Amino acid sequence: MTDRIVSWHCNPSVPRFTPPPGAVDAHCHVFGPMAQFPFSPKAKYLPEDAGPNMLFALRDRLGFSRNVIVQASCHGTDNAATLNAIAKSNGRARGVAVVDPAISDAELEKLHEGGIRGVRFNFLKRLVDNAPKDKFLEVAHRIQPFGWHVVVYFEAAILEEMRPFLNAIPTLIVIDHMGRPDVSQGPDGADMRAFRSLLDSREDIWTKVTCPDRLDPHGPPWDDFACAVAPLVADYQDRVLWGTDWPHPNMEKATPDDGALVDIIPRIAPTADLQRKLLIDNPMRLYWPEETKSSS
Ligand SMILES: O=C(O)c1cc(C(=O)O)oc(=O)c1
Repeated sequence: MTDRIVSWHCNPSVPRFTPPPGAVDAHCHVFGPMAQFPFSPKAKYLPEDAGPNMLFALRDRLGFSRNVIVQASCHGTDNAATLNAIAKSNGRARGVAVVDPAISDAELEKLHEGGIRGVRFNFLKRLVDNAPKDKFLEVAHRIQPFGWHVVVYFEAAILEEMRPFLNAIPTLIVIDHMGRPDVSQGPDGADMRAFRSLLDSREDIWTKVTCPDRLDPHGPPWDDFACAVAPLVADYQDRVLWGTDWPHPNMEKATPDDGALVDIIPRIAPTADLQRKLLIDNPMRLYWPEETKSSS
């Protein structure tokens, strides 16, 4: 592995859009710090440290209240860095783990106590060496008693071949970054139509309307993303999540300005009602359900 990379903006702007109080950044990661939490020997990229203090400073700068920290592939199946960040958050972060399918029930229990509420299955060949569907399904069954959900990351090209696997998952499913559609095809393009058909196949498939920087080939201000994604948010408003994706793994050649990313929110969720669902109600139901039960 060569030099460590910096994939985030070093001086992000303060957004013009003010998130509603209690807003959740429901997709972000931490890297290290490496001296305490070494990266996996199988990591496909080696980043500089982007630890909890940096994440919480960004949360405050952007006007968010909470984070959902998704275990990044560079940390493999050792969730210590993610758990460390959650522990340092004063209850303002929860997480999604990546686990070795051989994990014991006692270890799953420990992850739950540490604030983990889901497991991630990653199918991107550039990020992981293998993605054993049969083992993942076993894990999906074993997490059911904890009330966790499954987060799946795949690309649009394999959506159809993913269907039987997704159908067999017994828990709620969240699809990362909408399964990476080509947003330049527009809201009615082939990729968006296929993705909508997947959402229509099960009411408990949710998605993250994230990563304009990864998905919009024309770059900021990400007009193609806004145009393709706004109708999706309106039509599936009770099952969409939003996140920064900070520290933007592998985006070192085009690090997005996090303030500008936040400013896309009112373009994809134009009303206060949609913004509250996207940024508060939906993520709270998944990650802090105990705080929402009394009011529902
Ligand atoms: O597209 C990516 O490179 C990417 C990588 C990771 C990770 O390394 O975990 O997470 C993401 O959400 C996106």
